[in-house]
Amino acid sequence: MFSILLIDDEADNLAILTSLLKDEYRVFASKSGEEGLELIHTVNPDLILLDILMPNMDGFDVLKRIKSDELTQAIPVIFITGLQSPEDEEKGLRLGATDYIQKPFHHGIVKARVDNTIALVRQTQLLEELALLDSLTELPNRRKWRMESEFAWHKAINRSQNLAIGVIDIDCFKRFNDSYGHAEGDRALKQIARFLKNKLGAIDADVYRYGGEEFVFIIESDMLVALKAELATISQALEQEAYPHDNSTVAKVLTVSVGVYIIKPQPFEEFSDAFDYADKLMYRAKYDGGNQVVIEHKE
Ligand SMILES: Nc1nc2c(ncn2[C@@H]2O[C@H](COP(=O)(O)OP(=O)(O)OP(=O)(O)O)[C@@H](O)[C@H]2O)c(=O)[nH]1
Repeated sequence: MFSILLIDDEADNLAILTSLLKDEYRVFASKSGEEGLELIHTVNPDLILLDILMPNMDGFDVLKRIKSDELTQAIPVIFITGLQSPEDEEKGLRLGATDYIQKPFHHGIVKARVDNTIALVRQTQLLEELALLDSLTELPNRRKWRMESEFAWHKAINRSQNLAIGVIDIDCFKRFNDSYGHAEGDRALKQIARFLKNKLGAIDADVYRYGGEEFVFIIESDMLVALKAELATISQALEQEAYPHDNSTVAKVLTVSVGVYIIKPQPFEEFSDAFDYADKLMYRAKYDGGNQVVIEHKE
C-alpha cells in the first residue's frame, strides 16, 4: 500500500483528507512543518500533501527543505492553497511541487489528483526496478551490485561482521557459443543463473549478473565453517546438473570457476580491493584447471 504524509496545521483539514484517502492509502498526519519534516524520514512516504499557510515554518520553507535533501527530494509534493492565489500556485510549482489542490476541498478533485500522482510513482518505481535487473537472466544487474555491495561492506564494518565476496565465471563459454550458437548460449546463461540463484539463495546470498558470463555474490555471515563447506560445493553441484558442453576443455558439461574471499572489513579498507582479490581467486581456480572453488579467508 502506498503511503501519504499530510502536513497541515488545521485539524479539520487533516480529518477531511484522512477520511478521503485512508481506504486506499496508508495516511500519516502531522500538524506543523517541523513535525512533518521529522516524520518524512521515519515514514518515507510515496507522496506528501503540504499546506502552504502554516505558522512558524510555512509550506514553501518545508518544500525547499524537502527538495534540498538528497534523501527526500524525489518524493512528489502536492501543495494545498486557498482559492484565488495564482502567485502561490506558481511559486509552489517552481519550487518543485508536482501539483496543487485548492481549499475548500472538492473531494473528487483531491482524490483524482492524488491517484494520478500515485500512478506516476508506481510507474517510476517499476522503471527503477527494471533498470536494476538483467533482462536475460532476470538477476539483479551490475548497477544494483554496485549499490548493494558497498552498502553491505559498510554495514559489515559497523557490525564487525564477516563478508564472503564471490566471483563466478563460466568455463570455456566462447567455445559453447561457437559450438551451439548464441541463442543456445543465452539459454545456458539463464539455466546457470537459475541454478546459482537456488543454490546460493539457500544460504541467503544474493547473486548478480556482473556481465557476460560472470556472476557475483555477497553474503554476510559469521557461520564460517558451514558457509565455507556450502560454497565449496558450488562447482561440483553445477557439474551434476550436467548441461552438455562437448567442446569444453574442462569437462563435457558446463562448469564454473569460483573465487571467494572472506574478510571482516576494517574502516580503512576499500570494498574494491576486496572485490579485486576475489576476482584474482576466481582466476586462480581457472588457471588450476577450472571447475573448482578457491576460498581464502583473511583471518
Ligand atoms: N550467448 C551469450 N554469450 C555471451 C553473453 N555475454 C557474453 N557472452 C559470451 O561469453 C564469451 C566469453 O568468452 P571469454 O571471455 O573468452 O571466456 P571463456 O570462453 O569462458 O574462457 P574462460 O573464461 O577462460 O574459461 C564470449 O564468447 C561472449 O560472446 C550473452 O549474453 N549471451
